[in-house]
Amino acid sequence: MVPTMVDVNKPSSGTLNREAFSKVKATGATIEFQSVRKAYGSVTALHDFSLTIHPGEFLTILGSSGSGKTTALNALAGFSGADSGDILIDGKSVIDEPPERRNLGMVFQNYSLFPHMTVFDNIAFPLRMRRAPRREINERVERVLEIVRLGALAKRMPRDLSGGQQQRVAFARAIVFEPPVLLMDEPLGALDLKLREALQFEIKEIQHQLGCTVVYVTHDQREALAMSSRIVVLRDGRIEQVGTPSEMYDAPKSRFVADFIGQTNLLAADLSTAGSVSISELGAVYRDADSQARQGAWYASVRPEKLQRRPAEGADIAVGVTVQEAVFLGDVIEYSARTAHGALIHFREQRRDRDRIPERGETISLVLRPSDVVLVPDLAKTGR
Ligand SMILES: Nc1ncnc2c1ncn2[C@@H]1O[C@H](COP(=O)(O)OP(=O)(O)OP(=O)(O)O)[C@@H](O)[C@H]1O
Repeated sequence: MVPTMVDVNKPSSGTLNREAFSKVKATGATIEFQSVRKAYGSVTALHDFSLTIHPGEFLTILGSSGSGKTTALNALAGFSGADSGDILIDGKSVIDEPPERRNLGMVFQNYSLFPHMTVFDNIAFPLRMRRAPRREINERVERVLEIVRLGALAKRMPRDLSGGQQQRVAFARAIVFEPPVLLMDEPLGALDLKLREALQFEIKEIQHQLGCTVVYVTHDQREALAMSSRIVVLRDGRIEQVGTPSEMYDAPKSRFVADFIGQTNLLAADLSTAGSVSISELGAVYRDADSQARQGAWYASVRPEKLQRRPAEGADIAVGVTVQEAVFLGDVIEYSARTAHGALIHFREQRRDRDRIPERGETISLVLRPSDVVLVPDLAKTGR
């Protein structure tokens, strides 16, 4: 059947059918990783990984290539064992259960649809594996097809679908048996930016409506910020920090997290004088009573939007800079500039009507609140 009412090729027409959700519900499970360790020969991919994920949470494992994200997800899915430690789902150890007995929905980057099966049969597959009665299969598949608005394509083969449509079929197949946990490993990695953004919204909506617990893997920090209730940053197989997106952005606990999540200016900070912080590259010294308890190598993390052109007030730090580059992005202008002390810094401002954009070589004065400076240790240098 050729679709006439809905143009399923356009991302915008993939908007979910909200009414269809009322008939599909999954109660999210609690997941506990307890000191999970996994090595491949001499490479320890996961060190002592402990984490509790709450029911209905959207938990993202974020890290660069090789940090251990897929290893953690595969241990939960049951695709690769753990060398030690335990994994509990709703309080029950699943470490010795094969993948099919863990009752998890899964979506991967390469869609992994069965090429010789229609869209309908692909989605029906998990139900057939569970020996669901034919009537129930038909009802459930139709319901999830309604949710992802692909009903018109039920009889197509995967090769006749666009990438975005294939990924919607993969979602439909993952949620059709109403799993308490949905695992996703870079599910949007193969799609272009616009489609990624549309599907990010859809995945969030599906998760919110269904109530299942999601464990999501990505190396894209923007995607992690946009989608997650909490983010775990992995680095070389260890948890660097766990927190909500705003905690990770506003209060990074290490130089690595400050740098990895969002953009920032990282400047060496000298805390050797009790009660004060000196950032020589900004020519700044300010009082900070907490600074004396800190040892080792510290950095000041200054987000680009915290450096502002406005009159200084009270304890504001004044920073004179020479503009190097101004990049016009429509609503926002991003600048790179050199401080009088030689550091290249970045700042960003919202553009108001008719604002004149400072030119290259122009000297301007910026201000910064001491409370907007986040001091972060270099864990690699101070030891963990
Ligand atoms: N089957 C394997 N054999 C040997 N080493 C492996 C194997 N699988 C993973 N590793 C190693 O374990 C470490 C973690 O790999 P993992 O795939 O978990 O990382 P990742 O964060 O998912 O990376 P990516 O984003 O590139 O997929 C890497 O150093 C990787 O080379």
